[in-house]
Amino acid sequence: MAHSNGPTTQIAHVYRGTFIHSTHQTALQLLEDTLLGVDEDGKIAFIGKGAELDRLSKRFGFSPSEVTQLAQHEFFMPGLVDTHIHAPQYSYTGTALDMPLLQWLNTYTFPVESCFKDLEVAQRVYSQVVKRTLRNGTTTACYFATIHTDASLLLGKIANDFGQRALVGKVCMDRNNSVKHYKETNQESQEETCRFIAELLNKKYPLVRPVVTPRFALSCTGALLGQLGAIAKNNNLHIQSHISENVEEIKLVKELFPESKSYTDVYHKHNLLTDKTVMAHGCYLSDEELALFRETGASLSHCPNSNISLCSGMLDVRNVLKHKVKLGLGTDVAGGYSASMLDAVRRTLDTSKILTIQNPEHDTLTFEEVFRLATLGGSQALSLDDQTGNFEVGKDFDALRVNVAAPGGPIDMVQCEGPKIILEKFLNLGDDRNIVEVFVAGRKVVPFAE
Ligand SMILES: O=c1[nH]c(=O)c2nc[nH]c2[nH]1
Ligand SMILES: [Zn+2]
Repeated sequence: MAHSNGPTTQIAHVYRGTFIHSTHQTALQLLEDTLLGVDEDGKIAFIGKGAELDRLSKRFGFSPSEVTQLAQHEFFMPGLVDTHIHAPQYSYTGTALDMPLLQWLNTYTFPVESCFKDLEVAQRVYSQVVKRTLRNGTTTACYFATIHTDASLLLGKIANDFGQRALVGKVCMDRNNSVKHYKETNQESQEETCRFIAELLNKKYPLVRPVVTPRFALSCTGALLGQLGAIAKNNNLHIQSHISENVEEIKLVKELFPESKSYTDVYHKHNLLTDKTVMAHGCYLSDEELALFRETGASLSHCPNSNISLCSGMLDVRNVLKHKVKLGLGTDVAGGYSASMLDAVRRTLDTSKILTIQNPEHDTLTFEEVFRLATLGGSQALSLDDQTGNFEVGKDFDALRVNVAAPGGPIDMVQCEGPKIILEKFLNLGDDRNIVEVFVAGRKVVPFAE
């Protein structure tokens, strides 16, 4: 059956083969011998059965000879959504994982981030991180930059130039007792946030949006948190921050904000929990706090590599899902050492299995559920699910063309397998060698244009 709203624009591409994605009802939907048409605006114009080729070609005005046929070991899946990544920290990813969070921030992170005042450093590292994540199938990324407005604007430009869908945040921090040169005054933070938002919106990049970014409660005064909540509200913007990642952090938040009932309440009091908010980690949130997330529509970004690498804690994703809180996955580079969302999928499964080892009653996540979290779940967590996250008519075509048997790749196909096994192999064993093409809003962004 074909679905369509009528051919309002020209069909630019039609693909035929296996499509694998998630829906609200089912974590894994396998669409074999399927036709998918993309219009000139990069939106999915129709999805139908291969046998309907003649009818669809007449209805949508394309020639059957123009259809791109996938090979036997190939499939399309939705692009991966990284709901939490620190672009400047890509410069030391894979190192410096020998300390807990607060010491790690003071020793490695703040000194490195302070160098991004230099636009040449920013140009180099931001190009690397956008290219690396795109090659690994991240079609949407929610970035933290640094406190520097012009470098943060540059990150937006680079994402736009390479064609990645991105939320970009200029980091706000008017409190930093350990690395004194890496902080703003309250006034600077407010004014520069407003300048960042205005200038980024003014560029009219179609896929790049600003996100209001208080670093976390310990880096901000209550006054700044409140001002940022108001700025987000007045401009109807996304918000991102960190919450409840590490035990020492939570203890200090209690001391700094004694009037608040909980860490979640600190953000709630300052109007920072909205249905466009994404908070990273949340390892130690109480059921009451999760209920507040659910009520406000705020979401969580699960960052398992970082949680383990910095010995922060383990998020019980099953409990978050039980509370009907929206949840996506994040790499959290460089607390997480891998920029690949495939790693985030694997570490999510590992963490869930460790929770089962600790408590055999724990209902382990399945690979199908984690696949959904990495795609549709991420798009919901970022409130972008009207545009991306799965294959639905009217959404943008954000997709990975995967070849599990790519020559020189990491997977040996011993026998002919069905699509579910092929997906499982890719999620567990695959890498960028298997991601032969990446599309964002219909445009082929990998391989990179010359
Ligand atoms: O994993 C993290 N990375 C960071 O950069 C950060 N800042 C505050 N809290 C943080 N947690
Ligand atoms: Zn983070």
